[in-house]
Amino acid sequence: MNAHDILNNPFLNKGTAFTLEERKELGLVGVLPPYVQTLEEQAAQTYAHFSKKTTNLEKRLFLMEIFNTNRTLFYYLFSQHIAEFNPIVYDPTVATTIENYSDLFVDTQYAGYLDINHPENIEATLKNAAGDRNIRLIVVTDAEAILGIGDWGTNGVDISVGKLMVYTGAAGIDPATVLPLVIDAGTNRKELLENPNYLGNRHERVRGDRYYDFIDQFVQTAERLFPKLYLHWEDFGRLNAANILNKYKDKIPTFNDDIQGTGIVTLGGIYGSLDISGEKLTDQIYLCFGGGTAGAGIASRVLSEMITEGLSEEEAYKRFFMVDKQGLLFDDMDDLTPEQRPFAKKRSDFANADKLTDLLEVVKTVKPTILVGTSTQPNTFTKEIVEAMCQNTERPIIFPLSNPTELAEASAKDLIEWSDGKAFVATGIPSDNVDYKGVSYQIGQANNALIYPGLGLGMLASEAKLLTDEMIGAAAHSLSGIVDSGKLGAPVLPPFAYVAEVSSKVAEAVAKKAQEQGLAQSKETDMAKAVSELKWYPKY
Ligand SMILES: NC(=O)c1ccc[n+]([C@@H]2O[C@H](COP(=O)([O-])OP(=O)(O)OC[C@H]3O[C@@H](n4cnc5c(N)ncnc54)[C@H](O)[C@@H]3O)[C@@H](O)[C@H]2O)c1
Ligand SMILES: O=C(O)C[C@H](O)C(=O)O
Ligand SMILES: [Mn+2]
Repeated sequence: MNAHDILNNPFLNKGTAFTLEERKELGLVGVLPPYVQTLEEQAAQTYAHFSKKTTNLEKRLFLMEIFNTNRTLFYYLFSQHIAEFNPIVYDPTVATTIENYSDLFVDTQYAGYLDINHPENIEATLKNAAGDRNIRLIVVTDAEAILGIGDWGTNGVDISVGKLMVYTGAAGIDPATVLPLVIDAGTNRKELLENPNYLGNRHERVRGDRYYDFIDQFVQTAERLFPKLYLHWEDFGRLNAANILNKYKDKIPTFNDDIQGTGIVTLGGIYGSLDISGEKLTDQIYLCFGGGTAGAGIASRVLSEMITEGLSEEEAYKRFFMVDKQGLLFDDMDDLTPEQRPFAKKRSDFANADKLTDLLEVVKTVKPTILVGTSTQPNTFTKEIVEAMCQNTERPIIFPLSNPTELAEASAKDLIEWSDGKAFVATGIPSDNVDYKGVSYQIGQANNALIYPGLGLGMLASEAKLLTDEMIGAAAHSLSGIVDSGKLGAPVLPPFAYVAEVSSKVAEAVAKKAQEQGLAQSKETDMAKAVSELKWYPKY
């Protein structure tokens, strides 16, 4: 390896922190400025440089330069400034970089690009992208439903890169063991197909057998090449996400973030609210607005929890209502997804059925105490709807979860004001505190990023064979007790600044549950130790 092979490798490069001895040993004499910096000095200098950038996009591009050249320095900075960097590295700014990925392209960031037209290249792609690294965690997307911004083809690779950055920043997953992937199955976005800079396949999305065969070949190959793999699916479309998860979840350690991750964090937020109000989960009425991948995933997690808490399945379903594009879902509709169908109601049970295409009318009719938005439809939780929620219960739970910022069903500030401080609010993107009538309300971020890093750490540390519903339940329960819920204006979920602590708790809870269920394959039997030993720290 010559000097520049080392300096150009972000896993090896320490830049100006290479000591004089290392410079001699590695053939770096004279190719770096003479002063040897410490990691702390590099971080202080880089942070000062970062602070001069004015827009979030510039900030992200600058941080990606650091990421591309020196992973240790990047993660040292990220862990020092986790709450500040999170919205820049990840959601919402990642949405801007995805939309502009092909136009802004400078570096592949060690990602792998799987091409639907070349299944024969799956193995080579995985091997080439992994190099000699021992891959334990893959985040893969086909970018059909990126956040709420839809189909972005090859550009969507940035969501895999971004999710993995959070895995390491939040839970200390060794960055050398991760692999971000995109499956380019085409795109239906005309604007991309017509953009001369677009770097993906220029055809419509491939569907049906050819698509599922490709997915299957990818799974088989990845499992063969990387025997201790945990496979994370991100932002697949509503047609495919649940199908893929259902096909593999009982066979390999795998996870769909939008379905399961969002389910965990939202249930955690609901429990956080009920801890404060002193109410029981089984007394709540749940309304899902936007019953897609995330909406149906969350609803089914909360439903399972009500059953665990003692309701029969039939009693539990009675407490759930789902609104999608058609309005309140009825079982006579022929365009329901398999995930929506169990939540659909009998039209004849509603005298005003024809009016139930309107969310306000639904809220007035079914009287929910919990309203969760995953609709991608901005500003749909109106003042009237919030006031109607307040008629149903003393402290309504209202979570507008659609991302990025422009797509949120409501802002935290409006929800607090319109409910006169009564609503428990958590949002998908980070929200500032809301000061209202002398109370400062801290707004929880119900984003799967709070829990998927810890869940992954627990899966990897325990070497769990599968990710079960019980392990997912354990993850949700482990979120309580971190914030002081007795304080006026307390958030219903731990603030993102606590994500390292949250990740350790979630990881231990998941690993212990895996062990209890006989699914842990790790030689280490003390799960707390397995978790803490697996953690990677950014240092030279
Ligand atoms: N906070 C989080 O952690 C988190 C996690 C996952 C998804 N999300 C957000 O949730 C949103 C949905 O994501 P998804 O992956 O489920 O997408 P999806 O496409 O699977 O689901 C969106 C659903 O909303 C429905 N919808 C569209 N217009 C509607 C309308 N006018 N009224 C009611 N429903 C309508 C669609 O038909 C679809 O069923 C996105 O904005 C995403 O960013 C947030
Ligand atoms: O990526 C996020 O911010 C959360 C979630 O997975 C989403 O799709 O919106
Ligand atoms: Mn997602």
